[in-house]
Amino acid sequence: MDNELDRRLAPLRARIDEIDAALIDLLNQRARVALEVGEVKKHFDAPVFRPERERQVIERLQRLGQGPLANEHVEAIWRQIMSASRAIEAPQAVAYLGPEGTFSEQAALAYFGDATDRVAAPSIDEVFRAVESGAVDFAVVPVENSTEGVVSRTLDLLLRTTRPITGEVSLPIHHHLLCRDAGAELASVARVCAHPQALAQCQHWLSQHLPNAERVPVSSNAEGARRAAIEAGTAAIAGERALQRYQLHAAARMIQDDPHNRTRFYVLGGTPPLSTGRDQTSLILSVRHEAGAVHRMLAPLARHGVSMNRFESRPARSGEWEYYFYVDVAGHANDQEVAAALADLRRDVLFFKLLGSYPRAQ
Ligand SMILES: O=C(O)C(=O)C[C@]1(C(=O)O)C=C[C@@H](O)C=C1
Repeated sequence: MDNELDRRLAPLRARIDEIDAALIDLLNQRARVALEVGEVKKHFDAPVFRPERERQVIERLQRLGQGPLANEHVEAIWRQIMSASRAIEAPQAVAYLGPEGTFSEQAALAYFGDATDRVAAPSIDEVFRAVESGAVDFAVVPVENSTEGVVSRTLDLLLRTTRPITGEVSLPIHHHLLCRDAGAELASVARVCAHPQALAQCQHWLSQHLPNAERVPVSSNAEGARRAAIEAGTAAIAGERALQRYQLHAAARMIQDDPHNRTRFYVLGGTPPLSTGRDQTSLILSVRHEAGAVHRMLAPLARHGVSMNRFESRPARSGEWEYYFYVDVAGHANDQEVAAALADLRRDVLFFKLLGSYPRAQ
C-alpha cells in the first residue's frame, strides 16, 4: 500500500520540486528588485511600508488568479512575500499587547507578516508609548470586539496620540480549550484560566461542557496558556498562536459562543497611506452639550454623501456630561466628498481630530 502510495506521489512531488525551483528563482529576482526599491526610497527618504501599494498588488493578483488558490491564501502568501521585501529594504518593528501568543500578536502577524520584528508590551498604554517614543515603527491596538464592545482604554489613548492610524485589521476570534496533554478528557479539567473577555465569550460553552470547572480570570489568554502548559488540571482558552507558542493541545476547538466573533485592531505609525478607493477615515469630534447638537454635528456627512461606518461615544471626563464621539466614515480624507465634509465638520464642532485615513480591512 505504502509502495503504491509512494509510486503515485513521486511524479507529483517531482513536479512540485520543479515548480518550487522556478518559484525560488522568481522570488529572489523579486527580492533583488525590492533591494533596488529600498535604495531609491533611502535616497528620497520615502517610507518603506506602503499599505496602499500592497493592497493594489494583492487585489491585482486575486483578479489574475484562476484558482484553486482562494483569495485569502493569495493574500496570506503575498503578505509574507512583501513582509520579506520590507525587511530587505529596512528592518521594521511593531509593538503589540503581549505576552506572546495573544490575538494582538496574531493581528500584527496578519498585517505585517513574519519578517517584521514584534515587540510584546505589557499594557495598551505601553504599546502607545513604544510607538510615540520611536522605540518601534508601528503599534497594533485592539479597538472593539463584536461580542464584548469597545476597548475603552484604546479610545482614550487615541485622543492624545500624535501618531496616525495607518491601517486596520479585522481578525476572526476563534477560541480553543487548550490543555498540556494530548487526548486530555474534559473531565480532567479542574480549572479554566483565561482573560475575562475570553471567559465571557465562551460562557455558554463552559456552562454546558465544564459546569464544575473553576473559571479563573488572568491578565491575558497567553498567561492562561502559560499556566496550562505547566499545571495539571488547568486548561486555557486561547487562539492558534498560543496553542503553538506554548505547545498545547486543543481539547475542544471553536468554543466561542458566537461563531462570527471578531476583533478589530488599528495600526498606528508610519506614513499616512494614499487613497486606494476602499478606505476609511477615523475622527474624534466633540460638540457643545445642547439639544440637537449631535444631529447638527453629523449633517455635513449627509450633505456630502459620506456614509458613516461606526459611531461611538466616550465621556470626556471633564466632570460635566460632555462626550467625545469616535466616528469612522467611508472614504479617504483626500477624496473630494470626504474632504468637503471634513472641512464643514471642522468649522462646526468644538473639537476635531483626524486620526487617519487607511485601507479598509478586507
Ligand atoms: O512598491 C514599493 O514601494 C515596495 O517597497 C515594494 C513592496 C513589494 O514587495 O511589492 C514592498 C513594500 C511596500 O510596502 C510595498 C510593496
